[in-house]
Amino acid sequence: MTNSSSNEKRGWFQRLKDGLSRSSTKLTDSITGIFTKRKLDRALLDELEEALIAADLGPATAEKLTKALAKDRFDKEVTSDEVRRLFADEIAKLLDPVAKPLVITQKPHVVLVVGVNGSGKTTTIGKLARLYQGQGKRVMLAAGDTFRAAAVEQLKIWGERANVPVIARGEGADPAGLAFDALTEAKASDIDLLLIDTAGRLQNKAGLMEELAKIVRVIKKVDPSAPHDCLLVLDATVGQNAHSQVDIFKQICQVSGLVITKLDGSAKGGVLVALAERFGLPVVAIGVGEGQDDLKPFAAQEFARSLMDVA
Ligand SMILES: Nc1nc2c(ncn2[C@@H]2O[C@H](COP(=O)(O)OP(=O)(O)OP(=O)(O)O)[C@@H](O)[C@H]2O)c(=O)[nH]1
Repeated sequence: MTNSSSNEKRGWFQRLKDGLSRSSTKLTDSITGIFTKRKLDRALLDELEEALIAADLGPATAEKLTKALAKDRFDKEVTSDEVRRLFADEIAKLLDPVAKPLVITQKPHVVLVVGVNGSGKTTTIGKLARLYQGQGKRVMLAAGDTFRAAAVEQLKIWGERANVPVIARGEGADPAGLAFDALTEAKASDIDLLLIDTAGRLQNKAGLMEELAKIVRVIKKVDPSAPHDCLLVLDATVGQNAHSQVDIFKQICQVSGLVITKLDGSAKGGVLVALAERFGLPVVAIGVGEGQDDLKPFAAQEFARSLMDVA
């Protein structure tokens, strides 16, 4: 590893730690609040399990983690630092199979980006554009959330920032027609990655389902294998509500991966672990801020260590 890339890695790890500090403080405070050094008995395990559930890791994960701890250390003296370290290791093991960055397999690789309004879809698309453009890929954006003029404008701004083309039409335009044009244009312009923004009006689930199905149908006319990914963007601050959003969007489209945003503004970062445990869907990337570089491919160990605040 070169010096600059190791610096960059350290820099990002620090940003991830800072971003996750609200979640990790909640967790570590509750763990150290229970004890500093104590014999590991049933009562302590129950308290730890409760602390994990309160930090949004979910009952199934909480049970798994405390079982792993009991297997090794039951009836022995443990310190809270040891417990956090062991939890971090177990969480990393659990997250490892779902840590899968977006892989570009086609040219153009077509990604439909879905999620409820305000979850961070547009911002995520802008950040992904920057990330892949930085890796030398040719990226194009399609402003498919034609329901809101502001969403189109916002995507244009992100496109300008990342210096990538944005295919957009006016408010109320047909998103499927727009997606068709965007893919046709992407093919003609030798684009590697086409990211399509979509509306997120869950209030009208049937309408949204129809709209997304139509986009898929229409882009298949240009490339029968498209879309190659359907990323669901989830806002971590909604906590447990993220579970029902996954349930609903899985009915609406073939979700192939998750992006979890706003981990910096939330004490509910543990929900990512619960989602991984429950759905097993790939976690493609995480967002820990509003800036263009605040999105990174998801790495299990870094996340687990940051969440448990262990070095
Ligand atoms: N703190 C923080 N804010 C974020 C992050 N990602 C997105 N945001 C903010 O969340 C707000 C909503 O993001 P958008 O990208 O507009 O969300 P959207 O899903 O496209 O919403 P609509 O355009 O309403 O469909 C914006 O103010 C973003 O700056 C993140 O990782 N951290």
